[in-house]
Amino acid sequence: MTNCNIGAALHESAAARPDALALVTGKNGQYEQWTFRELLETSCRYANALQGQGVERGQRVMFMVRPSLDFIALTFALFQLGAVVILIDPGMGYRNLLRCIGAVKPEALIGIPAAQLFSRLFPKPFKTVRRRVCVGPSFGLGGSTLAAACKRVSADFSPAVTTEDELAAVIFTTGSTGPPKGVQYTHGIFFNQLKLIRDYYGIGSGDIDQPGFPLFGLFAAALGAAAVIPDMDPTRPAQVNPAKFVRSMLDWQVTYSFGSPAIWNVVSRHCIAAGITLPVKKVLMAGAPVSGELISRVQQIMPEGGTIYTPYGATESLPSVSITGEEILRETWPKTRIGQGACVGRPLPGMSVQIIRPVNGPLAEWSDAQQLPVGRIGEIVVKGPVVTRAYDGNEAETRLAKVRDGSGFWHRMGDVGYVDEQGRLWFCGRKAHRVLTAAGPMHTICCEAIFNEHPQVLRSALVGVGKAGAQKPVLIVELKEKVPDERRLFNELRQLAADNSLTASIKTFLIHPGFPVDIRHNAKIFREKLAAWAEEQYPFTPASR
Ligand SMILES: Nc1ncnc2c1ncn2[C@@H]1O[C@H](COP(=O)(O)OP(=O)(O)OP(=O)(O)O)[C@@H](O)[C@H]1O
Repeated sequence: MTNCNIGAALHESAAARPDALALVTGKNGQYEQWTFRELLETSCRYANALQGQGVERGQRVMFMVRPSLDFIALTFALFQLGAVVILIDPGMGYRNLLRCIGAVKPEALIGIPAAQLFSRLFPKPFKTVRRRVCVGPSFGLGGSTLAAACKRVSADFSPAVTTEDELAAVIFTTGSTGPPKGVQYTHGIFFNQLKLIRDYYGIGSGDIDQPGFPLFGLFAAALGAAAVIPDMDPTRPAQVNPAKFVRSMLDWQVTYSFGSPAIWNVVSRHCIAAGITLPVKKVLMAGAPVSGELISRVQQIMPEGGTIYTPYGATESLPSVSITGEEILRETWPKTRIGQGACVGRPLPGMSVQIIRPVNGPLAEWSDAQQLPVGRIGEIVVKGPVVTRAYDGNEAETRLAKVRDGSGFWHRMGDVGYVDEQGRLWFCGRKAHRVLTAAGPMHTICCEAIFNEHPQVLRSALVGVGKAGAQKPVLIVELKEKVPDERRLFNELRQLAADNSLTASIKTFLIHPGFPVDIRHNAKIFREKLAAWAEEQYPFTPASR
């Protein structure tokens, strides 16, 4: 039997190609690099050191370390031990951060000095912590340092033989429709994700990854690919310094990269202006709809034969559905532009997608769900080997999101969309973002597309004001640059609305100076915040009405 512990995958990568490049970090062209043998030895040393500090199988470990050698080696050390790694985006804001930490009841804290200090300043959610290991100088705050714990430990470690259902990690959702939720990742889920990424996207040994999301650096090592950690703040992808991002890609001849569309927006503009073609053969972008315009820009900076993918999924189920940029440009983007939604492609092998009639409360059994035919918009549900079973310590959210089906279950994505006659899924927006008018629901992605066609509009957001079921739609635009004549713009937007049956009922338009977006991707529009902002604008000015 193979050990499905993701920590065992690093042993396999090191056994297959011990001297191959595994990891690169660095700044401004000054790099440090490690082979698979070195990465494995570091990870095993850390596993022994952590064990010496009392970290053990099943223990919940709050892990707060920036993307680096230590991030990768320690995460693998924890997987090898069979401990449960708690991963939280530090940029999610204090209140959410403290709430999420308290909810997972961490028993150990492994973190950089800033994280240890944070836990002393806000001790309440950390009250369950019994062990601390400081990654860096501890200044008396963080228990033992990792360096001290590593003295005289062996570089051999046998990874725990874990079962498929054994908890490996808790990873938080982005929190774009409410507080972030902790998703339980079992070793089996990671194992199946690796298999899908390897087989479907053809990623493996010999590849060089530059991960835009830190977690994907782990997948690279487990797949036998090298990871080049970009010199960027992962909590601010839209602020990536494109020159640095591009430099390491060129220096290491990176072959694939998975990141938010916000990164690729900045990087593609930079490369086009500088006349740079990147070596990447595969670019994966996800987290929010990707425009045809961005796809063609990224295509321009890739070599002949390169492929863009825009996988669709969620923290609870990744990847679920996929399409290439080529198919989007050739076939689906013209339909997106006229309000038919964003095509996200076909289910990956082993994954199933269904559309059901939207329901507000829980759906206990699959027989309670009403499946909708081809072309009808409803709730998107998915089933398959990468779909997670539960939220951590949150039975109520689990009940709302999972539907039992025999021995399996479906996950409700919290999105709305439809399946076309070719079996492709079209994303029409978040379920919670639907504008519920007296005449029926209006879908954000479909309606906004009509206004995104306006040459002065950077992006738009449809929100509802008033009570659900009697909401009034309000269309908010963010402009590429300030316009001299707002009245004229409003007239043009009104005309666009009137010309399309989807949007004819929209009578109110507002200009917002800069949309609030999520911290992980900097691409998901926080429509809840915009809806509250729109409410505050009452009574609307005559120009916007
Ligand atoms: N390729 C894609 N195209 C369009 N939207 C996408 C794509 N990939 C992901 N998404 C959106 O991202 C969502 C998943 O995001 P994630 O798991 O990061 O957290 P979240 O759902 O935003 O957070 P929360 O559940 O806390 O509100 C999907 O449900 C979908 O709305």
